[in-house]
Amino acid sequence: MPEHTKIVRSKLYEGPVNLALEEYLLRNCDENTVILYLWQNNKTIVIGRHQNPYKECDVKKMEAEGVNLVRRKSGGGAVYQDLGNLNFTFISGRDHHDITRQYKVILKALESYGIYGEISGRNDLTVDGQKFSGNAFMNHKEVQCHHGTLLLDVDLKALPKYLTPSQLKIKARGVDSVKSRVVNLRSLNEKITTEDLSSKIIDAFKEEYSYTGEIEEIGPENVEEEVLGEAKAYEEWTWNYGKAPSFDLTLEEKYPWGVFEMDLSTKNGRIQEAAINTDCILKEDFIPLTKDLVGTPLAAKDMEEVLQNSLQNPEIIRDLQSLVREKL
Ligand SMILES: Nc1ncnc2c1ncn2[C@@H]1O[C@H](COP(=O)(O)OC(=O)CCCC[C@@H]2CCSS2)[C@@H](O)[C@H]1O
Repeated sequence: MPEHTKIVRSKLYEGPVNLALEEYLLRNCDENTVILYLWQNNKTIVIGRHQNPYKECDVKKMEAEGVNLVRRKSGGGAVYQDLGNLNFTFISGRDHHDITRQYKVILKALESYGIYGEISGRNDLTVDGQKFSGNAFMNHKEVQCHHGTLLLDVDLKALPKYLTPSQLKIKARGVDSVKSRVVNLRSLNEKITTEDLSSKIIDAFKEEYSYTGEIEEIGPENVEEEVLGEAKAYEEWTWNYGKAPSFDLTLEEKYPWGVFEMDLSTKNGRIQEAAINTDCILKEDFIPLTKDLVGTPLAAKDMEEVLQNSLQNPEIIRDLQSLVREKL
């Protein structure tokens, strides 16, 4: 038995803050402790550590429709979450990490609704072959972290809508998500709500780990400054987009002044090389642009500035600025 157990429930709903809180718990957990942490995010796609956001999701549509993007530190694929999704995390010291036991807590909680889930080969929990939970793992020194999602009442239409590549011609490396047939637990038992399931998971955890203590609720009034500071790192463009493995993409469009095609190779979210092909009939020199783009972050606002400074013709500048705004 571990010497210490702890239960933390977040009443904050921003992905970056919740991931920062998870990381804080992980860093400060000693080897004799097991922590259960429950949390929910407002509309967010959480991508895996080694994923390319442009390849996994429609970043433009997400931006336009208020869906956040955040990169986590564990591996695996991209998942969509809204308040119909509940996340659970088990943080455990070296000798107490036991995935089967951790899954057992979740499955036991579901049994009280007459739902008999199964552990599938690839880090999923399923019922009748349909996935309701995706799981991923990471560690900090000797402390292990196992976290998973639970689809209760998520807007399932949002999955194909946002978990689909951006409208970019892109050749990318990195980890691909594995699309599954998914199911909302609510469709199996209408009594299941995130609050009710949270308390069932807490009961199952208490029983499994013989815990009798309190539940620590973290909200805006008591969240540590350190966590809010760390959350900033999860909001950075350089982390969420910039950490994408190297990839190449092509931006192309037909204009009254000619066909424009620009090939970009990127590394750490910045342009490493740019090549332009065009049969432009207007007077313009594109060579300075290919040089000035090197080192620029692959983000519309940075590229718009470079276009403004490197090109002469206002019509071309305007067209290409809207091209990058539209595509990136
Ligand atoms: N919320 C949610 N829950 C379960 N499955 C999902 C979800 N959203 C999408 N999907 C399905 O899973 C695949 C991706 O599966 P894949 O196996 O590639 O990735 C995962 O499962 C990653 C799980 C990460 C868990 C973390 C825990 C705390 S924050 S995120 C996707 O294409 C959809 O078909």
